[in-house]
Amino acid sequence: MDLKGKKVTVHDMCLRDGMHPKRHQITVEEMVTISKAMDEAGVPLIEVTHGDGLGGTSVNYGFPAASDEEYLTAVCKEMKNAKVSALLLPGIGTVDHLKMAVDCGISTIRVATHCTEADVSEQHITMAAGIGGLDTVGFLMMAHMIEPEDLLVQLKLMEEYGANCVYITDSAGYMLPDDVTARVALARAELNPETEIGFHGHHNLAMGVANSIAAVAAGANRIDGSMAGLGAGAGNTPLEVFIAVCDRMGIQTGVDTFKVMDIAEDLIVPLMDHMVRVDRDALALGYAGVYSSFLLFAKRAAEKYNLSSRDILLELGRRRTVGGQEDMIEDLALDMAKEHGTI
Ligand SMILES: C[C@H](O)CC(=O)C(=O)O
Ligand SMILES: [Mn+2]
Repeated sequence: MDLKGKKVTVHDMCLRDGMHPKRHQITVEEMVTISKAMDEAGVPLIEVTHGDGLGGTSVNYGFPAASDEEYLTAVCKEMKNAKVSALLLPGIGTVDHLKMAVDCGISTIRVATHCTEADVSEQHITMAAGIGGLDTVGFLMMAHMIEPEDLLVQLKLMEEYGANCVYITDSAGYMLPDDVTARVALARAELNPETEIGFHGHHNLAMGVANSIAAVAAGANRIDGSMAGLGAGAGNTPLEVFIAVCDRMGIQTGVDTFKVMDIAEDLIVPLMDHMVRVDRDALALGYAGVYSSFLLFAKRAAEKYNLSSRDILLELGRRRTVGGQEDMIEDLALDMAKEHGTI
């Protein structure tokens, strides 16, 4: 595979997706220290918000250490070259959150929906695209759940609303490289040539780097990852590893490989409350195609009702649950506990 000379924009997720394994408790000071180090290493784009995006602060999704406004204000003003993005899930985040994030200094907004529900992004994408100079991205989650042709229809909707970049998001870390190739290659062939294509991976089957390279080979030019993989489930594509592989392959990221290795090792690993790795439950997420953010919810429910967290995750996969159904996890555990006589 000759990808020499190809340019890829990497986008770091540890200060947003990494909020999930941290139960949204990364402090403003930690965000500033880490984002300054990434800026210095040449990381071009850094995402900052509650793990579930703008407005995620709630009983359902968890209360963070600081507000999105505090995080964004503190990080944006320290950046010399790096740009800051925010994630927004319509229904959780509102247009007022979007305006607030723009006022704080973000340059990218990523509007995320389940892969079959691009139509709910219309208002937010249209509004964002109307704000001069705002990089507007559509982000389709759980993209393994539908066929490439059906995903294309949804990606086209986001493009029509005004997104200048659209993402294929493997929220469950379920995809294998051929799944990524099929989706990205079809999107690249059918979307407007000027529309950028991104891939967001999770490492639950340890495929994050291989899948991201497959995405680049098929035509993606933005790749998400996070330092030391800090992210939901077994984490995101470990960005320092992806950057080292790109170096070896001659793919240009503009990022200093040794500096990101140091950030991962010296700043991110010590920040972890538990090792973010492919443990039994994270592997079950990838194996069964379950939303990675469900991991800690399932572990908590398993402990409360004396069940196996893997059994809960496998059942969530059988029921084809999707992001936003976090409150079903406890209901399901309660039913399972009654059935198994553990309560
Ligand atoms: C809100 C989710 O954490 C978004 C995401 O990163 C994914 O679907 O993956
Ligand atoms: Mn994610």
